[in-house]
Amino acid sequence: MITLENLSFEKSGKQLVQDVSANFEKGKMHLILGPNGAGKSTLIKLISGELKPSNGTVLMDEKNLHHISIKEQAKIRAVLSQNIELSFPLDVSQVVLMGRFPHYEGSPNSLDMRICEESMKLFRVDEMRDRNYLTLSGGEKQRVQFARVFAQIWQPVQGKSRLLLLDEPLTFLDVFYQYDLMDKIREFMVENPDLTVLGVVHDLNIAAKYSDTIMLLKNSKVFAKGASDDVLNEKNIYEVFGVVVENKFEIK
Ligand SMILES: Nc1ncnc2c1ncn2[C@@H]1O[C@H](COP(=O)(O)OP(=O)(O)OP(=O)(O)O)[C@@H](O)[C@H]1O
Repeated sequence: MITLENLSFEKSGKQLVQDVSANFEKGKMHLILGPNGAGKSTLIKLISGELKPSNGTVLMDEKNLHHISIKEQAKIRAVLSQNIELSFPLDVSQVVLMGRFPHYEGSPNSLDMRICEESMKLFRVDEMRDRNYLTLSGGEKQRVQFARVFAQIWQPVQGKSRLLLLDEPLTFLDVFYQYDLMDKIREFMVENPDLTVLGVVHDLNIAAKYSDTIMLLKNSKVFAKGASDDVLNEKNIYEVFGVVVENKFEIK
């Protein structure tokens, strides 16, 4: 679904992403891990088109991302970035409706409204629909953002596959919601097999439990990539993060 060919990004003479190549298969959850400053967010921004690579190419369904209009991209690809701040007071339902903007001209139709309702219910924010978004807690805001991005990619688009890009989506969430959200993404993927999820996480247990593949980034380069079980081993974790992992604990 997403192919990266020798992707590099340089800023102020510094290589933030160096020569990254990968193939992220459709319908799978691909998680990117690495230490602070390794280049994970920069890589997500290159894949979302927010940044233009200094070298290399991002292919989406074999088409160069930069040959797909922003409007077309927005119908099939949603991005949940770190620290989304709004500086104006919107109700929760209006924030979620922003996810439907790429799908309508003028005003939303009944389908757009129904999708927002369902997405708000899925992420348990429907009861706060009339609350001012700015007054929500960090975790509540994050769940509203989940409802917004899922509203954006809620339905299949004929002849195309959908992509969800997540940059540290679990920040601010308590442990219940971290696992709840990951379960929900997984359940949604079962019913929507054309959806590919590509995300950055920091929690090794979450990564081991939910990912199909892992990419480990270190010093702006790929250190290891492949099936989760192969990549998330003690040796790689030690070499990338400098910590010794003895026991994995799992929350069921
Ligand atoms: N616009 C910029 N100009 C200069 N340096 C930048 C810029 N954006 C990011 N960097 C630097 O590039 C490196 C990679 O940043 P990036 O945000 O991709 O890291 P990350 O792996 O996502 O880190 P974290 O886990 O801390 O979020 C960091 O050292 C960062 O300070």
